[in-house]
Amino acid sequence: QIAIGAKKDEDFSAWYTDVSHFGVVLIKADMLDYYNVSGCYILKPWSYSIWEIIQRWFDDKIKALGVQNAYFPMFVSQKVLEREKDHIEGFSPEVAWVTRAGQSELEEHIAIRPTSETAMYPYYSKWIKSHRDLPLKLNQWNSVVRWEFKSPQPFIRTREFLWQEGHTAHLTREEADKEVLEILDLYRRVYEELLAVPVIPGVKSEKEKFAGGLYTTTVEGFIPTSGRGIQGATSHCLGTNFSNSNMFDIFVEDPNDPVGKAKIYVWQNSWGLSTRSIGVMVMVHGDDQGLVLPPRVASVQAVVVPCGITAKTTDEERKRINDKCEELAQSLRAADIRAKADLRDGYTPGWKFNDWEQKGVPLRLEIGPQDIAKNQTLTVRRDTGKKDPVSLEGLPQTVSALLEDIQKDLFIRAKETYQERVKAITKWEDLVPALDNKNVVVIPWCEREQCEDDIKERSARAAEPTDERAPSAGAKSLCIPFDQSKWDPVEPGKTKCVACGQDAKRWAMFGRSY
Ligand SMILES: O=C(C[C@H]1NCCC[C@H]1O)Cn1cnc2c(c1=O)CCCC2
Ligand SMILES: [Mg+2]
Repeated sequence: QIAIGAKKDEDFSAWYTDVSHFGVVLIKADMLDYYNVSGCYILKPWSYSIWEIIQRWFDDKIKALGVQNAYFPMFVSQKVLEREKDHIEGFSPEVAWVTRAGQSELEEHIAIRPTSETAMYPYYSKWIKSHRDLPLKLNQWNSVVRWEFKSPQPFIRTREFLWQEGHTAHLTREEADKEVLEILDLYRRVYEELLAVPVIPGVKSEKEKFAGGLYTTTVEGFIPTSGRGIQGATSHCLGTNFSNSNMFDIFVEDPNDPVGKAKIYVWQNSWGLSTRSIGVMVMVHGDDQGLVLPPRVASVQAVVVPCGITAKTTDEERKRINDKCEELAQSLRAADIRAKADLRDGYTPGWKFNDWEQKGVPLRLEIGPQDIAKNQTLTVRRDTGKKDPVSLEGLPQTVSALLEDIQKDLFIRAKETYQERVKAITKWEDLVPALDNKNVVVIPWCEREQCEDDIKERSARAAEPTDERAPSAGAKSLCIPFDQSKWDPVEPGKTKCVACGQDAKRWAMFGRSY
């Protein structure tokens, strides 16, 4: 096999990102091209089609929950953006500004939205007057700009990215709490059911939550090759932090107090999933041959390649084989399988095999004269390389079943790896070695922010002169998993925090991360 010029386990950054190698999985799979503004990338059809599949699935689901799509301007005025210091505090270096149009300076600088809370909520205040206007549930499919300074990585960390951002307003906390978890489970399903990527749902620590919110729930992914955790998507309850009278003043009259007209400030949620999810899928499933696409998000699920055609093959024989390939592809498409016959002239079957393997197409069907004679085709799985001759009788059903097996096996394999790499740690001295062995850890934790800072500091890999390995960042808290049942229960007042010895509250996941 013609490898892509970088081995995943040997040089992950070259495999995934490093433009100088150009042997990179994203280029070889024709997913993107680099762009002449740093931190920005062109999403070519091979990756954009993945986003479209995610979009279609998620959009259907939120519409079933009564969410409507809308569109707000990408420009946010300075006074509105900086309405509340602690919402914007710590973020402001990332905000990109429009300061000039043509030759004329703008009086007031205008921000490009880094997220849309402050663009939307003045209008939530204007539109929401009575409890009958609730719940208000709007979503945007758009792009946002964050001028990140950490090194950019395609899909994972880019200065502009596509996402959806949902913003809802509710009369009661109960209704808001319920929706936060409903959306989070849709995010879990996008990862696990579409992208075949396992994630761990949980709640963020006070330090890691969205500063302007009340609490943040998250689905946390894991990249085995780097041993780093990655935030997959977040669903926040904002409480009344954005609706209160100092902020956007979004209230209704208490329906149970028609006379007193007590003000009820609305309970808000906001939730987002971005094209980062595509990068996570590439990193989790890709191999040294390149991209490996889960069938659910593959724009081509099965590629039919004619074989046995040589320079000596007569024109009518070549036509007979090509027609058979096209006929098979059509029969698969008729059964809603995204199939394509690769009838390109001037390329050998081997070249075509390599090309579609680099693009991650889940299944290949090889058809030569002997196969036609035996009314069969040779199926080749991209995930395992397994080859099986199958009858052309009932081919659509056979291929559908194969694609479901591939989808399931990709997920199971990734889930088993993730589970192996989550180490339950009860002694501090075992923590850093576990991280150095490309694991994330779960520990009984006190949940104090000071302790979190200490863990980050104490778990950075020492940059000792003797330590030839690159220094690495310390562990951040990734989430407090909702499912605590996998580990010995924390006994209040008895179980101690692994890092500081104070009373532990729950098991928390920590890890080096993106
Ligand atoms: O964006 C959010 C919260 C929320 N925004 C809407 C979608 C869900 C969720 O991400 C947090 N956040 C992250 N990053 C930034 C900001 C910010 O509010 C504001 C300024 C620039 C950078
Ligand atoms: Mg950020």
